[in-house]
Amino acid sequence: MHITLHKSKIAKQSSIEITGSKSESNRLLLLKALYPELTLKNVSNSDDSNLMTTALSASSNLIDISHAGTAMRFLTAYFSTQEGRTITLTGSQRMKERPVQVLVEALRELGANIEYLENEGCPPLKIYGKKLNKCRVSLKANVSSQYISALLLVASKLENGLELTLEGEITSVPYINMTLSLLDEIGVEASFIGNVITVKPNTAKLKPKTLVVESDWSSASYYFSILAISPLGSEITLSSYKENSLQGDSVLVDIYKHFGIATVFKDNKMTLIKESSPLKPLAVDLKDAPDIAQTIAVTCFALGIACDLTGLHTLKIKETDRLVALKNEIEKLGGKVAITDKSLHLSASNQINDMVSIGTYHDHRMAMAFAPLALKTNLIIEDAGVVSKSYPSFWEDLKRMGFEIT
Ligand SMILES: O=C(O)C1=C[C@@H](OP(=O)(O)O)[C@@H](O)[C@H](O)C1
Ligand SMILES: C=C(OP(=O)(O)O)C(=O)O
Repeated sequence: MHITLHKSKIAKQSSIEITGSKSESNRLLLLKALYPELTLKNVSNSDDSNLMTTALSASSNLIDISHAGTAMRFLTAYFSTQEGRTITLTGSQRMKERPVQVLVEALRELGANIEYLENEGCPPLKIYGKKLNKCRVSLKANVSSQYISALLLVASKLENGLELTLEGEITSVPYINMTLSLLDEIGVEASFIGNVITVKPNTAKLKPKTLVVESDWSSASYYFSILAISPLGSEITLSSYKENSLQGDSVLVDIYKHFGIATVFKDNKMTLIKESSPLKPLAVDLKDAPDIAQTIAVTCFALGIACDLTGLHTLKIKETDRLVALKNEIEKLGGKVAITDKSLHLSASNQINDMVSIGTYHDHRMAMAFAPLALKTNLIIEDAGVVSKSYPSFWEDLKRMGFEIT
């Protein structure tokens, strides 16, 4: 389904409710499968979290995880440890191109029995669940932090826990810290010292605990972008967010100060306020927050500001090659973009072409990142339903705040 976003103005004040973080939800859903004593609230309503829930309770031996990268990686570790179960874990065409070799090799080192069913290094996988008898492993840490989180999530159920040595530069560190914080919250002991992470085994039942998932900061990024392009004095209130978040994308608060956005936290909500319009070029390293790269690039394009985004080496193996996708679509709109395999440079320009049809490449973040441009021009978003991967009510929420969408 293609949709047209007509050039729109937003209400001066709006309130939006986004459900829980997809990253936190997918971790906690797995932990709840290991520790049923946990109760979860404000779980993400995203396709990726729904797929995770379904997979964890499936009785079938064939599990299709579609486009959900975290679910694929986390479930590979989970099913490797489920003694006596044999599972085929597959996904979308793109998922079959997203590498899992670093994780599979680490699990095999620990004793897992996993086979590649099509191409070496990628899903689909056949996993013969068994007791993993080793507790020490090293793995490359610069490809995806999801491999590390996957191992940490099952670690406390291994007989002797886990000692994980991270080799090389560590990418997306806040996501690893999020995993460790959630383990800590439920009472599993772990430490991260230098490049070694240790998780203690836990055979005891946990104390029953209710965890309320904080809402999703990556989804909030589109409102930071909308406001950066909106008139002075505009405000958007988002619930339920905390100033001290476990989510690395909360760095948005600092980054969007650059565009004149102030963020005020009160009563579990945050209000974004457009206070000024500084139009200076932006340079930012996003190795800790890769999912907001598309949002920021489009904000800069909309404002006619140049930007240098670095630390983007993981973007090539996400839902699509996001560097190429960004370059293609911004250039259709009249912008000038140069990319390497880990950075993006956008030149300053004042031109935005009208009625361009934006390709979304099966990538929810392509659709959502380009939507704020409707405050400047008419545009078409192709295959707009892709947003359900992380934020199913995105288009309804934009309509509620004044976007004209047909
Ligand atoms: O652990 C997680 O929940 C995630 C980690 C990041 O992936 P990488 O570590 O592969 O960059 C991020 O891009 C992804 O959307 C979610
Ligand atoms: C990269 C993402 O997700 P995943 O890797 O879980 O598919 C994302 O949501 O931007």
